Amino acid sequence: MKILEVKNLSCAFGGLMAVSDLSFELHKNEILGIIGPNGAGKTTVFNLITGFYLPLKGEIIFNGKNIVGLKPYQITRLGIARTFQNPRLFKKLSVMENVMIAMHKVYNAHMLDAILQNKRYSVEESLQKERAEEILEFFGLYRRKNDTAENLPYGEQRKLEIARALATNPTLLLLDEPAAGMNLNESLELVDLIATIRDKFDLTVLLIEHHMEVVMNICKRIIVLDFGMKIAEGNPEKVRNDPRVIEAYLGKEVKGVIH
Ligand SMILES: Nc1ncnc2c1ncn2[C@@H]1O[C@H](COP(=O)(O)OP(=O)(O)OP(=O)(O)O)[C@@H](O)[C@H]1O
Repeated sequence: MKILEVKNLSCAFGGLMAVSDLSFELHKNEILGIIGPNGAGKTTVFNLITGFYLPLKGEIIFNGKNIVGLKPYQITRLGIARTFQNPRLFKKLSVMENVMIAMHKVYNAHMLDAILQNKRYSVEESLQKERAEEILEFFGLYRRKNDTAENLPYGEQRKLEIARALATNPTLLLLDEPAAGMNLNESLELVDLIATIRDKFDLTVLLIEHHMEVVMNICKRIIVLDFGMKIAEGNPEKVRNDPRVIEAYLGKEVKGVIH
């Protein structure tokens, strides 16, 4: 079943085509990888899907509805969550507060309930707290729930970033280089975690990643971008041996990274 369909998507900055006539599909519970050299347009695709950027042309169909033109908060409420290349945490707040704030993006109680602190508000608040604790437990961060986010080791900050995205109750999760800055062992541990959250939370995942071990391990299908265009698509083996992909990478400093 198709959950996301990107059709002929283009986005330009001045004269630069950051994304050019891009089409791809994402099926329910799939983990699809997006790779490509620096500046290939990967993050721009995320910014387009999540409503941070408006495309020049094209459609983004999520669960049968074209979401182009919707605001980021509306897209979050439809069930798309994302992480950023550099974790965007509230560094001075606690781990728990970070997750609770993310939950308020999809809050059901009205502002008035919050001001009045009425029953609906307190029921909602305690349900959210329970769910936040469950998510933190799952990420091994429960014991850290009262720590300030900036005091977490880097790998745990990255996990908290994913936990915050999950707190909005998504069906589609966009992960932008979740293993950036991690060593190989940490990256492989993250691969397991991503596969587990996909199963536990019934998610579909779109994953941008520079660590080839991560992508090749976890994604059955990968699309490759170069200069905003899709130059290859297929399983890891096919992509790894595609001459256009090899050439795209050989031109850059990441020589040999795909093998
Ligand atoms: N807001 C913006 N204004 C101007 N140019 C932009 C903007 N966002 C992205 N670009 C340009 O669009 C191109 C694609 O950038 P993008 O960040 O999507 O690439 P990327 O594949 O995610 O790269 P990286 O792997 O380095 O993160 C780059 O040339 C970038 O400089």
